[in-house]
Amino acid sequence: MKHFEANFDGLVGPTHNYAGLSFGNVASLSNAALASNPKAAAKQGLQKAKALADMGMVQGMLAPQERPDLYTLRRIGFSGSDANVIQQAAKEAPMLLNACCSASSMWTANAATVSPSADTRDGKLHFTPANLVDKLHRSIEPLTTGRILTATFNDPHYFHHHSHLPEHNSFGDEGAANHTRLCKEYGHAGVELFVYGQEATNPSAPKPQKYPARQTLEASMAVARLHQLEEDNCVFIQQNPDVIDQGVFHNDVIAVGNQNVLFYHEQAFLNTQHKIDEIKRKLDTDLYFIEVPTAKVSINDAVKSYLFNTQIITLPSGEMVIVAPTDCQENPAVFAYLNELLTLNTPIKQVLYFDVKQSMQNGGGPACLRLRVAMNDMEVAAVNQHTLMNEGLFGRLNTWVDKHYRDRLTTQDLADPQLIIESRTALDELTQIMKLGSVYQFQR
Ligand SMILES: N=C(N)NCCC[C@H](NC(=O)CCC(=O)O)C(=O)O
Repeated sequence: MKHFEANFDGLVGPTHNYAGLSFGNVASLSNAALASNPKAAAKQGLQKAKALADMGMVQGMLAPQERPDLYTLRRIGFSGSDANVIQQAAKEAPMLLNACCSASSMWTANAATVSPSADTRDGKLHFTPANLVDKLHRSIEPLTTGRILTATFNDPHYFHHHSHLPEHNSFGDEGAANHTRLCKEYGHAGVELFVYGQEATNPSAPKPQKYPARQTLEASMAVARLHQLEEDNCVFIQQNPDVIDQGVFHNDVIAVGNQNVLFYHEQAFLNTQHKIDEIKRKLDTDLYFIEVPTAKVSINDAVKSYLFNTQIITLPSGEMVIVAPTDCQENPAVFAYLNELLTLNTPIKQVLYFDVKQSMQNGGGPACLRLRVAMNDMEVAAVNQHTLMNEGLFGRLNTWVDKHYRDRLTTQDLADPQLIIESRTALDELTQIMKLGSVYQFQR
């Protein structure tokens, strides 16, 4: 049996915009009110996904969500025709309209936590959609995320889908952005690292003072239980609260792992050495802990460039490659570090740069845009094949984007009722292209 780590990238939705919705996410706040280009955003994402498929990686796409979310707007009291709902909300509560128009489901690292079948007691691949309760605009994602995941990984013989965790701060869950798996080979049982920002039920435990800690230990432990993981295969690590307060709102902004490599900033975690010892005890293989010192890359440079929001992938040749945003090339300290990294005699042999600036301006780098799913060849064959990237899907999705997406969108434009029609027309066609069935509320 062959084993792969597939990446499922989020297709950027037609309402991609900059509304400054994510307190604690520096890029989101500082680019608020900039005009976005949804067409370019979707194309940048497709380019990256296609490039990985061309390198021989298993690459899939996850459909975006229906936005504007009129159901939430109606639930909070806006009424009348669809156009009335939008216009009333724009007038009386523009920030709520903005929240209901975000294309944030594109960051599929936050879609769910995934445990491969090699790790789970029932031998199935487990998915738990993230509840994303910390941010209003993201808290409206999980139900549809569950539907899209089920339509993509649609064989219950192989895939076990859970409901998202209770919608309360005690269970704040941001999915795979706070989860990394280390292993010898993808098909071998690994160690799953769950990184949390705070303990909800222990008021004396450390936590950030300025920005929210979106992930709780309680949520991480619940996911580990649901996914039927053994205690010996899990390590729970607290993120350093000081770096959360400097804009590291998810662990994948400060650390990334792949197979036997953990690449992280010196200040990423609490009790780092103790946790590294626990990982070594639980995973018997040659491990590379690549710790980046503050003296070489400051937290500020890491947050600006997204050095750690890179994908570390293993090519079919066995060589590891870092997929980085072009912003890493533009930051002198980070670029120098990446060039040095290639000389350090680690499994990482190459850095490839991709322009994903439309996403970066909202705080989403290459790693935010993808959900990792380690699978064997039978599981890959059980995936909805119309979601897998190849020449055909790449062509169809580019044509679809050209036909339906605007090339400029401001927050003022979100009040345009025409956007509902454009978005639904596009998504209805997309469900046919990707053979997803009726995953959207407007289709049910
Ligand atoms: N690190 C990972 N895995 N994901 C990045 C998510 C970025 C997202 N930005 C936003 O939601 C901004 C939307 C706006 O401001 O319009 C967030 O903060 O949740």
